[in-house]
Amino acid sequence: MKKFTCVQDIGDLKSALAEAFEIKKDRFKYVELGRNKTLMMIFFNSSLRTRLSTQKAALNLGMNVMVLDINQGAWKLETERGVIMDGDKPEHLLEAIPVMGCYCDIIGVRSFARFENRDFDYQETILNQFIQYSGRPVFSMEAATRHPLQSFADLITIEEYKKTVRPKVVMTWAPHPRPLPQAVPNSFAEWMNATDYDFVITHPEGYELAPQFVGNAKVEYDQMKAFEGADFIYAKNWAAYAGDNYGQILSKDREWTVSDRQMEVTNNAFFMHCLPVRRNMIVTDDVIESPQSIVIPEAANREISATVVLKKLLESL
Ligand SMILES: CCC[C@H](NC(C)=O)C(=O)O
Ligand SMILES: NC(=O)OP(=O)(O)O
Repeated sequence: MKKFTCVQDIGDLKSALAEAFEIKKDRFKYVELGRNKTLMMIFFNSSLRTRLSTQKAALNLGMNVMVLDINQGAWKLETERGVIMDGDKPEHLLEAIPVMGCYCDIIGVRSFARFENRDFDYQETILNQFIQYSGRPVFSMEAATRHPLQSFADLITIEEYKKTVRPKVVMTWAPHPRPLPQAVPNSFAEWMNATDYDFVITHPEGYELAPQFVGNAKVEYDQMKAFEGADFIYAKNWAAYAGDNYGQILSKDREWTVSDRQMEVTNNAFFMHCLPVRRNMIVTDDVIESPQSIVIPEAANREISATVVLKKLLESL
């Protein structure tokens, strides 16, 4: 595996899950694989889980780790080609990227959608510049349109907790005070569509995700109907994608906040969220604190998904 940006990059999902459960039994099994290899983690945006779990994964594999927060300490970077750099950005990404590549063996990048230009975001301009110019294997730590480390951990979690072979998995939109990227829902949909689960997406009209991510998922605008008989509820907010509304908040309707009212019509469903979560906007205190909430085991599996991904990238060096 030369890069990890989407579900296709990891290859056969059953094999990837087998590797995950093998590593979960002994996460230090491959501690020699990364000896004298260096991971560089580059953050254009904040992080808790990705920052900690990916560092831990690298340590599980015996790697050295460097972390760079681009907007704290490094030079402000120009990302647009052709710009006359007479402003407040002393360095261009097109020099900074190959320089960073000199100091490491593998690069992880976090660079969220900016909501200034849909094409710029959906062409994954920043992530692809790292892939093209760093000279190193690159993996996404949440980019503009996907969050594959999260989605892989989500799949591991569902496989651990499912009570039937083909569970009903429902991804529901929920309100949020800020316009959040579509990366997490896009990526979750992409991974769920790669399984044989019964996958449903529910959101208010106007919040349709890009068709290439919705795939064959059933889209249901009636949240209560979508929740009927569900085995897993995956809640997330996202800003509008379609048309002139790109990056906009169209609704803050707290009827969509996941509460006991909706959970009662499910098949005693497990509640999932990638975190960080805004309580009593996305989900009520009672639901996220209930025995059916598996958000902490879900977050713990981020170490496992990252260890498998780094292992596969190291094996291809
Ligand atoms: C700016 C907020 C970023 C947030 N990240 C996660 C992991 O939820 C999101 O993708 O919505
Ligand atoms: N779920 C997730 O990626 O969390 P962070 O943004 O805290 O890394």
